[in-house]
Amino acid sequence: MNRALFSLYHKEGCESFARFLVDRGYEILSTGGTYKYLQERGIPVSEVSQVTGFPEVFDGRVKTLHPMIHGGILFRRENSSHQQQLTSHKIVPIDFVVVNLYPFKETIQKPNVTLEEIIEQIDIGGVALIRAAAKNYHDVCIIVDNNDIPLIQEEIEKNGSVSLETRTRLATKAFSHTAYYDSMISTYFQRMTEMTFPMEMGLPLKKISSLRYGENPHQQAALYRSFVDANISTINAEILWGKEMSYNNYLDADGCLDILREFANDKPFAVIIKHTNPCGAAYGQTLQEAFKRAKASDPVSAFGGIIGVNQTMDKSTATSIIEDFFEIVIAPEYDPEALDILKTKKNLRILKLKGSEWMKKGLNYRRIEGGMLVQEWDQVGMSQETWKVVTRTSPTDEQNEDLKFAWKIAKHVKSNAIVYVKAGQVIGVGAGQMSRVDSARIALEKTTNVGLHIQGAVMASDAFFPFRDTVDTAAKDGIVAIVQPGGSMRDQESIDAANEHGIAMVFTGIRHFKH
Ligand SMILES: NC(=O)c1ncn([C@@H]2O[C@H](COP(=O)(O)O)[C@@H](O)[C@H]2O)c1NC=O
Repeated sequence: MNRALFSLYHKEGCESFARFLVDRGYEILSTGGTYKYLQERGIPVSEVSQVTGFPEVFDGRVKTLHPMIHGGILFRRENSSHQQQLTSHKIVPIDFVVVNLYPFKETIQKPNVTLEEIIEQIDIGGVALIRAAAKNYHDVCIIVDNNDIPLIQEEIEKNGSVSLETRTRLATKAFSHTAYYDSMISTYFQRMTEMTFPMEMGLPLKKISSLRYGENPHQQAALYRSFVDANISTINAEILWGKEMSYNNYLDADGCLDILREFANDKPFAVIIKHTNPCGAAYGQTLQEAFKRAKASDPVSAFGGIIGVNQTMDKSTATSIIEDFFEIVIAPEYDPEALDILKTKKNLRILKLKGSEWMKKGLNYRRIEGGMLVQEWDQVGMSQETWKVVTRTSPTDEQNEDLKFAWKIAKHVKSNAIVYVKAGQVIGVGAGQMSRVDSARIALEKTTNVGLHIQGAVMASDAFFPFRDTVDTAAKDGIVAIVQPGGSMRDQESIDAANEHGIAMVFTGIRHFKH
């Protein structure tokens, strides 16, 4: 007789599949709760403890962990010695295993949950059942996802059994499932014990959706969620309107959020992102003014960009936004009227931030072929406490404000990064150049192209100047103050240059390379 073991945390609806199997001559075995559930619904079912001759003990910590169960799953059907042992130990074969696990993920997300409750939701026996059945997929069918049931039923109806091909696919899925489950637990424990770079690790990744394509149309792509953090992130953002987000949209939106993090709880601020770099950013008296000034930073590049604002999107800002084509708008909140205005653009994706915590969680993982680079997020360095004026001239209060602003933006520009800021508005960005001098030149060109005047502006450089040439050029162009990390062997040359030109220079002591 064929036998199926049902052990389910979420039991709803399992009776129809159990009934299907019973009608085809299967015997059903179940753990305590599932047994009760099926019995109450009139399904003939035997309790696991009847098979093991041993009761469930320790509040269910041990239910199925028994040779009568695991032997019935794991013995090799074509092996005569296994068959003999099976008979002599009166072990009954189990051909189907249907399991869903204790809800560890849902438990850690509960408010005020205790560690004790969390630990009790680490499933042991269910995971062992899944792995045993998946290991013996040649003869056993493992089901961890209800979505697979229709196909299995179809195969049984048609052929009287489930094909090896399907069993192999189900085993693959089962191993991924237990790996995901265990990575969730190990990540939780790493966070709890503050173990940042463990010797071994698994990343819990759950697919959220397929994406139309990757960076380019010939690349397939999907979106995965890494952990259950509820802090502010693109993954957690609510998509209120617009077309499906693309792979590049997610990357750009993430870049946009990184900048918004620096300006949370600040004056009205807007930023426009293109290809993960800011092409415009500005403060304003109002959000509308901030947006208009951000667009004026580089109106040509802003076209088709991603807009981020740090305050509730209002009607007037929305009215200005829809004058041009943008891909995405990101805001912490939307006035209903503003939302209606933005929705007149049918392709504009509207993202509302969710959560209250801006700090990034966990570690930053970067895939390289054959491995992964892992580092902490770059979440330091914005405090002016570490800043040191190294020139005879000190920045004025206004210049200091601009330096702070420029430094926050430069941190999020691809290296080599040079940013020019004047009166709380980015007026030039040089991004991702192989030479810092080229970045400075490009930033200047941007400034001149859009008719903004560099005279009186400040400059930020994400890393130190190896030579004095950038300082010389900047001063000649009209830059009045510079912020940079310092740390070059030739720092003194740059300081001398700044002093000769009578401009102010500040060392932050912290570098913000972004590769
Ligand atoms: N301890 C065991 O031997 C054991 N065997 C199966 N389970 C889990 O127990 C749950 C079902 O239990 P019940 O049918 O009693 O409600 C399933 O989520 C299953 O994954 C177990 N529980 C946790 O490890």
